[in-house]
Amino acid sequence: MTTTPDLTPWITLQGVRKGFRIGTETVPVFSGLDLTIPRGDFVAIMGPSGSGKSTLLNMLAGIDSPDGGTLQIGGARLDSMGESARSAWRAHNMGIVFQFYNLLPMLTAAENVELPLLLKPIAAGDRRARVEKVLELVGLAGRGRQYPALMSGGQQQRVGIARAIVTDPALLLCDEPTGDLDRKSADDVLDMLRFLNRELGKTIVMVTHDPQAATHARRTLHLDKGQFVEERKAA
Ligand SMILES: Nc1ncnc2c1ncn2[C@@H]1O[C@H](COP(=O)(O)OP(=O)(O)OP(=O)(O)O)[C@@H](O)[C@H]1O
Repeated sequence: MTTTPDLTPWITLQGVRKGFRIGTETVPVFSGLDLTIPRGDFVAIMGPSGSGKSTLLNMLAGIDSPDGGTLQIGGARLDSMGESARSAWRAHNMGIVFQFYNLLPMLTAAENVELPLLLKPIAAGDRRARVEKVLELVGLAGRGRQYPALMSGGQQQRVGIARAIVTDPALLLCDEPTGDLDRKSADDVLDMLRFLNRELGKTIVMVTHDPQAATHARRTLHLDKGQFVEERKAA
C-alpha cells in the first residue's frame, strides 16, 4: 500500500522567533517563521549555510525551544513544554538520523539499534525480535553482530535509520543523512527514506545541501534570511 499525506497540518509553526545571544547582542535567525507540514509528508529543507536549517531541526526535535511564537506537532505544544517534557516527548514520538551516524563504536549494530528500546518497558526477547525486524527492513538481516567500524558508510547509515525507527515513531528528522556518503550509497539511503514515507507513512523532515537528495522528497522548502522563500512540489 502506498500512503499519501492527508492535508491537515500536523506540524505547525506560527510566528516562530529564535535568536542567539552573542555577547550583549541577540542575533536573530527567525523573526516570525511560519510552516505547516501535513502528516505523511516528506519535506526537504534546503538553504545556504547559516540560514537556520539546524536551528529549525533542533526546535522540531525539541532539543531547542523557540523564543516566541507557537510550535505544535500533533496535539503537543512544544514551545510551552519544559526541557524534560520535551525530551520525554522526543523519545516517544520521533527518530533522528544524523549525518555522521552517531553510532556507539563499542556496541554492535544490533546493540546500537536496541538502545532507544532500553528506555521502554519491553521484555528482552521482544526487544531483540523488534531489532531483528528493523535490521531486516533496512536490508541488514544477519548483520546485527557486526561492529560499526567494519561497515561501510551506507551500512552504518542504515543502522542509524534502524535505530531511528525501532520505536516506531511517526516523525523522522534527518540532518544531512547522505552528507557523508558516495552517490550510490546516498541513493540507497534516500530510497530507504522514501520507502519509509510512502509505504509506512512516516512523516519525514530532511535537511540537505544536495539537490538530488531533495528530489526524493515530496516537496522542497528553501530557507533564506529566516523565511521559506520558495516551495516546489515534487512531480
Ligand atoms: N548555539 C549558537 N550560538 C550562537 N549562534 C548560533 C548557535 N547556533 C546557531 N547559531 C547561528 O545561527 C545561524 C543559523 O545557524 P544554523 O546552524 O541553524 O544554520 P544552518 O543553515 O544549519 O547552517 P549549515 O548549513 O552550515 O549547517 C548562524 O548564523 C549561526 O552562526
